[in-house]
Amino acid sequence: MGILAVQNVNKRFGGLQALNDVNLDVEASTVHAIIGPNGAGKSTLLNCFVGRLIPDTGSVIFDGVSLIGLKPHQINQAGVTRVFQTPEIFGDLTLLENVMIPAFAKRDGAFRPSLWSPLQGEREMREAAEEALVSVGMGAKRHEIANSLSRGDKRRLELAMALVQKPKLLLLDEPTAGMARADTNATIDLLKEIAQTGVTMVVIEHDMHVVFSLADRITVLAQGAPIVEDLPENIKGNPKVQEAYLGGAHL
Ligand SMILES: Nc1ncnc2c1ncn2[C@@H]1O[C@H](COP(=O)(O)OP(=O)(O)OP(=O)(O)O)[C@@H](O)[C@H]1O
Repeated sequence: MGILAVQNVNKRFGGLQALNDVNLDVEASTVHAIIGPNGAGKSTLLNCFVGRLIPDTGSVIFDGVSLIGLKPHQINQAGVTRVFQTPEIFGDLTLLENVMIPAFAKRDGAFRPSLWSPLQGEREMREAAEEALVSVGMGAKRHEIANSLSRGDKRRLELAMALVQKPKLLLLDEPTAGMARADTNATIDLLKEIAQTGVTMVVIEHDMHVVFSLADRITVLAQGAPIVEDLPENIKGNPKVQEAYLGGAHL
């Protein structure tokens, strides 16, 4: 069994079966991509990993812990960190302050600044935040205001905000969406470096250049169900995959 084991997960929205008996096994220290046409259920599945949605049936076990029924912050504290498609940053704060917030949130389960007492362990968190910023190449910008960053740099900042939590499982929702090619390639290199540190990653991505550059294994979802799971080199020519993409995105 992998570090993330998903068994018989179903999720229905009214009359729509968004996830239809999904099984998925993600090996530790690998990059596992989930691809599929629009509306296939990729984001719904990811939401079931982080406590945003509760599956109607089935189990999600991470590192031996059942995630079903846990609150998002409990899942986060278990070692699962999600990076969103659109940066969720605090525009008026500096980069350093932005990165310190998820560091405290991971430790405390929430970020509750107190007016009366200095934040416990602030120096430690500051150092961790600086380290995370350096790891994404933004150490020199740590005192800049987040709103002043380019779109590509905002995505980088979000990665630093994820890395400061030292996740065991990093969930990435279209990490290069809307990026110019140069930023995309820089992000691929950065994610490869992060993968080499042993962090397990699950990546949802439409850009096949990104998928084939990063993934050790690929699961293809179509209409809520996994139709193929294989090594990247076996995915492109697979007729089932070609069929799933007909009329939609292309490989
Ligand atoms: N909260 C919701 N309520 C009702 N229907 C939903 C909800 N969330 C998702 N859906 C529907 O479930 C299906 C799967 O959506 P989901 O966003 O998971 O697909 P996706 O594979 O991530 O698509 P995309 O690649 O376009 O982001 C879609 O038909 C979507 O409209």
